[in-house]
Amino acid sequence: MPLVELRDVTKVFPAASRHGSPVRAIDGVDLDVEAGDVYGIVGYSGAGKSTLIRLVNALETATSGSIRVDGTEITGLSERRLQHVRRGIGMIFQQFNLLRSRTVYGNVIYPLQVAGVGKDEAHARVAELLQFVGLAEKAHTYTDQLSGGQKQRVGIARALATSPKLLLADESTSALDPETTQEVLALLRRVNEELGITIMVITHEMEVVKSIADKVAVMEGGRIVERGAVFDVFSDPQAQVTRRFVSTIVDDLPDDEALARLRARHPGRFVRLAFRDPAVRQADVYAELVRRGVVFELVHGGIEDIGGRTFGNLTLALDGADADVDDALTAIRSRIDARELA
Ligand SMILES: Nc1ncnc2c1ncn2[C@@H]1O[C@H](COP(=O)(O)OP(=O)(O)OP(=O)(O)O)[C@@H](O)[C@H]1O
Repeated sequence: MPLVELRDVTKVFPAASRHGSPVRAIDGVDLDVEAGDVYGIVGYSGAGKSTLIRLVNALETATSGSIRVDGTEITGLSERRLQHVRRGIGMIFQQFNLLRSRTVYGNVIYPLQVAGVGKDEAHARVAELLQFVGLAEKAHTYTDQLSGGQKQRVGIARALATSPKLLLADESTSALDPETTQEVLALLRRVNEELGITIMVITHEMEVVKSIADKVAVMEGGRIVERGAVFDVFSDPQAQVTRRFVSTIVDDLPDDEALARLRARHPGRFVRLAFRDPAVRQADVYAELVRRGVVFELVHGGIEDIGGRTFGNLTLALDGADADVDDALTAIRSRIDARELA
C-alpha cells in the first residue's frame, strides 16, 4: 500500500472576484508515493505543486477525489483526526519559518511541547536530532545568527521531532546558494536512507530532483503530465514541459541557432544519438560508421550520471555518401535511438 495515494483529486478555488472564474489548481491527479520514496514534484510557478502538498497535509481540502495518507482517507476527516494525521507529516519550507524568539533548541523542542511530550523525553529527542543535523554546538544560539543552510537544518530537525513517516519539502533549497543546497540535499538523503523517512520534494529546480529524488512527477496546469523513475524521465523526456526542465541541466539537442552555427562549420548530415542502455558501448556504435567509411565528428552533447547510471545525448555530424550514412543509421538504430536532425 502506498504511503500517500491520490485518486482523481481535484481542487477548485472559487473566483477571486465576481467577474473572475474559479481556479482549477489541481485537476484529476492520481499519485502513488511508496514508503521509502524520495519523490520530486516539479513544475513552473502556478502548476499546482504547493496546492498538491497542502492537500496531502490537509491544510486544504480536496474539492473531489480521494487522498489516503498511511492508510487513512483524509478527505472528510474531523479536525481532531486531521491533527493526528498531520502529526505524522513533517514539513520544511523555503523561508525556513523558524521562531526568531527561540533558540535552535527552542525551535526543535516546540512541536514536542505542542504534542505534550514529557520534558526529559523531549530533551533527549532534541539532543539526538541536533546531533543528527550537525548542530549540537548551536543549541543555544538564536536563529538570527545562523546561516541559511544552518536554518534549514534546524527546520529539518524540527520537522523530524515528532518522528513523522513523511517529510514534505516545499522549495526547501530555493533560498540557498548552490553549495549550501548540496549540503541540505545530502542531509535530506540521510533522512531518507538512515531514518527511512519518505520525502516529497517540491521544486522548480531539476538539479534538486537529480540530486536526491528516485521518482519524479512533472506538473502543468494542475495535472501530472509525466512521471516515472528519475533516470527514465531525464534520459527520455516526453512532454514539452519536461523537455524544457530537463534541458536546464542536461545538454541535449542544440537549439536552432546553435544548430545553424554548427552546420556552417561542419559538412554532412546531423544525427542525435541517445545512449541509455549500459550494455551498448559507444565504440560499437561508432564502428558502424567507420566500417562504411562515414567520417563523423561529435559536435554537441553531454554525458549525465544519475544515481550511478549514465546516459548521453550526442549530436554527430556525419560526412559520407548518402547510401553509406543510411546504411550505418539502420545498423545503429538496431542498438540505440538515432534521430536525424532536420
Ligand atoms: N488560496 C487560493 N485561492 C485562489 N487561488 C489559489 C489559491 N492557492 C493557489 N491558487 C491558484 O492555484 C494555482 C496553483 O497554485 P500553486 O501555488 O499550487 O502553484 P505552484 O506550482 O506551487 O506555484 P509556485 O511555485 O509559484 O508556488 C495558481 O493558479 C494559483 O493562483
